[in-house]
Amino acid sequence: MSYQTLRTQYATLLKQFLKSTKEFDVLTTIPPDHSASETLYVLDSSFNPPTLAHLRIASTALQATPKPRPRLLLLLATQNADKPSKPASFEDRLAMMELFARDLRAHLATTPAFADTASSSEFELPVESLPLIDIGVTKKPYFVDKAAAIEGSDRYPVALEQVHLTGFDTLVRIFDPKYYPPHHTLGPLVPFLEKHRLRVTMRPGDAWGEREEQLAFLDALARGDRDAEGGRREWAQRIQLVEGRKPKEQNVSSTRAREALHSAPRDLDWLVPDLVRQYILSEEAYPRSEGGTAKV
Ligand SMILES: Nc1ncnc2c1ncn2[C@@H]1O[C@H](COP(=O)(O)OP(=O)(O)OP(=O)(O)O)[C@@H](O)[C@H]1O
Ligand SMILES: NC(=O)c1ccc[n+]([C@@H]2O[C@H](COP(=O)(O)O)[C@@H](O)[C@H]2O)c1
Repeated sequence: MSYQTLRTQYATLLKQFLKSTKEFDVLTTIPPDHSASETLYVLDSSFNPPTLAHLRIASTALQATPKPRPRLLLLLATQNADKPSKPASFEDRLAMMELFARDLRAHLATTPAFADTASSSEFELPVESLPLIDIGVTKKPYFVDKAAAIEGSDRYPVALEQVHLTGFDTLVRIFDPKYYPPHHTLGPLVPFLEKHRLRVTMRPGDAWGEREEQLAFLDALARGDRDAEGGRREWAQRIQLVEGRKPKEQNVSSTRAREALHSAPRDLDWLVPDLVRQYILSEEAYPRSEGGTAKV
């Protein structure tokens, strides 16, 4: 399928979704298969563009529980909690999400956890053990509402546990009462964390503190330091912190990939997966004039 066809297909599906009263929908499943899973991993992102950090976050989670066959939802919110949606269009991002899904499945097929599939090299066939990947959209910017919209849709069994895959910076924002008017407490997290989980990849660096500081976040929650804001100690059991980049590894982000596109395109090799790289190099999803370096 050409890039143009892929984009047009997503533009049409997105238009239908935005016109509907639905708060969440799945636009595509790769491969098109609807068998049941016990856990739904959810990677919510701006996918602007999808990076190798996103690939690592998703692949390590899926490899940790290869059986029964896990399912992954790549979720794009048409509204962000803080920022306007620029510069890549939503249809470009959805096209890149599909390419990312293919990159991810190709990567997983080479890993020991999914070795039986790797040996068949038929990872595009419906009958195999690689995870199913859904491309979904939601109108909701906050995690508590995204989770409820997924539960309330008829796309998955109601009881399905969701494991939201985030980075540490996003965990901090999920726990910021400023997002929960009118009372500005952590109360709205109660139904979310009673039923679902968070798998959080550490993101050491200036803005969010070093590894030890990030580990201390959960200790503080478990000790009751967030009780006064409506937090609950038992939530620490529902949140798993996992290692991120090693100290000597480069810091990968979508911002960095957008910058590299215009200033150092060879850096895209270690910033984004293959099919995504080919797409952004050929499709001008980030025109220089629109500020490819802008943080969006
Ligand atoms: N290098 C990384 N390490 C850990 N978590 C990451 C990393 N990159 C992205 N994430 C997490 O993936 C999720 C989606 O990321 P998002 O789309 O905001 O990417 P980003 O690279 O931070 O984007 P941008 O640079 O445009 O702000 C967020 O929860 C974010 O914390
Ligand atoms: N309290 C929350 O649930 C909360 C806070 C900030 C961002 N978000 C969401 O996290 C996702 C990632 O955000 P950024 O693209 O700004 O890193 C977006 O979908 C955004 O809307 C949720």
